[in-house]
Amino acid sequence: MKKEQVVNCQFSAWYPIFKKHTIKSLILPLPQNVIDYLLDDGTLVVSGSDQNTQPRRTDNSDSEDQEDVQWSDDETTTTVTAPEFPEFTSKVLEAINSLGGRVFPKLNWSAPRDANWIALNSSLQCCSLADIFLLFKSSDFITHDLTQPFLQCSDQDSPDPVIKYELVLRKWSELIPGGEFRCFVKENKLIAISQRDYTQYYPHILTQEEQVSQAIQVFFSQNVQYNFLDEDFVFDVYRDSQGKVWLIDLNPFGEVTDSLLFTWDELTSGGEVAQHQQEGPTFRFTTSEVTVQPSPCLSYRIPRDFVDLSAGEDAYKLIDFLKLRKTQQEDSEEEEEEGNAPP
Ligand SMILES: Nc1ncnc2c1ncn2[C@@H]1O[C@H](COP(=O)(O)OP(=O)(O)OP(=O)(O)O)[C@@H](O)[C@H]1O
Ligand SMILES: [Mg+2]
Repeated sequence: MKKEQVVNCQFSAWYPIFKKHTIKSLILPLPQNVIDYLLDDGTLVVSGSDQNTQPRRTDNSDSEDQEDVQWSDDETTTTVTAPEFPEFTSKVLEAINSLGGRVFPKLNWSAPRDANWIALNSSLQCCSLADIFLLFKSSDFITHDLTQPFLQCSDQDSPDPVIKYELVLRKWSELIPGGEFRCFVKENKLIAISQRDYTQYYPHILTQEEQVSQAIQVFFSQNVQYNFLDEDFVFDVYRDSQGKVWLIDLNPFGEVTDSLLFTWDELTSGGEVAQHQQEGPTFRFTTSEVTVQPSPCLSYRIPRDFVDLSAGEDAYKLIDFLKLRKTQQEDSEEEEEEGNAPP
């Protein structure tokens, strides 16, 4: 996979070509100060200026109000205030409103799929810039886009192309995971199709195998083939309940893209899958409950208890947790007094 292929798969590169066949979206250039904020580990505070609902920390170092919570005993700690981006905030709000009030956010390539657990609704649905910032700042996928978009490219010696970072806002659409498929195109031929959410068994795919494969092949030959900037690429589609196929995303043909029920070796070697067959692409999907696997993004999560504690959803847990700490402390003090503490 070459750097050029990654460049071609940026949202703003493919969206104008396939606009008619995909979900309505708006692209906003990401100002440098917003990029800096997203990359700054120290500032977890999310600006709530579009809602004015977020609590702010203020500098109380020379204030007499000693009742304020002391967040850190490090006296050199500087004030942490939510950065404000008034102009960008109003552009984003305007864009969200024109898309119906609820959006699915992305950067040039990635959505923060690994961070959905942190949102109160456990979803990527956003209604404000604060919602978007919370997801973006919690996502390794977003950091990857910002810091190492060409990580797995084979032409590492060539200079990195200049990237203009963009915030992509897509109209929120309730997609049923069983209708999503990933399609692999090599030399402008559709060689393979995989169920996208391969961790689940969807009986309708098994019963409609032929219709699904046919619908995707027709969509490809009528709307996608020879229209993209590259001859090798991966595109994601959604087949809705009426059988209509929609384009969801374009991805580079290479290891950065999850090959789902195939291996990259199968897709690139001269083997059966990689050779376009007369009878059409190889279609793989999960055929029974037995093969159901845990969701791939689970490993990005932290224990639910921690989320509840931090989100303050379950105050009793926090109280129990503090009591437990106190009991443990008392126990260890007792042990020390008895002189039988382990070394
Ligand atoms: N507009 C939308 N509204 C609601 N959900 C969406 C929308 N667009 C995409 N999704 C859901 O989010 C998932 C991920 O979207 P998308 O493919 O754009 O992210 P990605 O970061 O490019 O993923 P990948 O890393 O697998 O390429 C989709 O499979 C779909 O289930
Ligand atoms: Mg993608």
